[in-house]
Amino acid sequence: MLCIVKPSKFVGHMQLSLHQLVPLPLREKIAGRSSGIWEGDLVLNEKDHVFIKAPSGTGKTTLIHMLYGMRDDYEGTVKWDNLEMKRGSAAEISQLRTKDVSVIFQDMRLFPELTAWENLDIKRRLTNTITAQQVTNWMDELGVADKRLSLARKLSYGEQQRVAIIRALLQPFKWLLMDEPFSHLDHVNIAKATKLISEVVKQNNAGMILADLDDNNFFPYTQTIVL
Ligand SMILES: Nc1ncnc2c1ncn2[C@@H]1O[C@H](COP(=O)(O)OP(=O)(O)OP(=O)(O)O)[C@@H](O)[C@H]1O
Repeated sequence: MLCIVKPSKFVGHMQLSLHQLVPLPLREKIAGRSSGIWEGDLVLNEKDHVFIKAPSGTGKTTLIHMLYGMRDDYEGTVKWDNLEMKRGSAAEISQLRTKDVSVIFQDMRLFPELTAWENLDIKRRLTNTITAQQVTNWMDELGVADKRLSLARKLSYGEQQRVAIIRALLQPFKWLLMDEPFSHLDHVNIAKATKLISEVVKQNNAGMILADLDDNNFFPYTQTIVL
């Protein structure tokens, strides 16, 4: 199948600017609390490796969903270069998600009735920038090759998480967003996953934002921000 993908509208560096963000459901909780993100101004530059330390309930997942354009119940602005997420058209946000920003969700969000392979191949075919052989290699690398034909709903959480990690790497991106990406993995699998992610982030010349509950050394962060 011939797949034509429009080039990214963002050329070169891609900045993320956050201005005076207040998620409406969290308004009272945030008030009077110091935060490196809520109610402030922040600019992140491409290739930054940002760790967002977010104690449970402080809005980590809310923030990731805002950055990815999945919710707009907030005051303030989220801008990827000149694209303000609340004002972007469906086509612009779709392009952003296909070419510029990829994500590993906390709750994985695989299609439960598709196999592990189908979950990956659907994503791979959207841009056709990664070969099927490469997907097989990555499944092997993260120890889920034997689960290729298993339905996603029958995988353990750790297996689902590894499939979700691979899925996020099957497109070009300038930023990779990660919401507690290793919460179901042991240290051996975390080491394999961080190695793979680091390699692909480097190949893409991309930045990363990882949000998690506690301090960690998963990646060499260029900055840590407390939510
Ligand atoms: N749409 C919503 N309506 C009402 N409250 C919400 C909504 N979305 C999130 N919240 C509340 O905002 C707070 C932060 O939610 P969020 O899912 O962002 O937490 P989190 O920081 O990722 O926490 P955890 O680490 O426990 O997953 C929670 O108290 C949650 O109940």
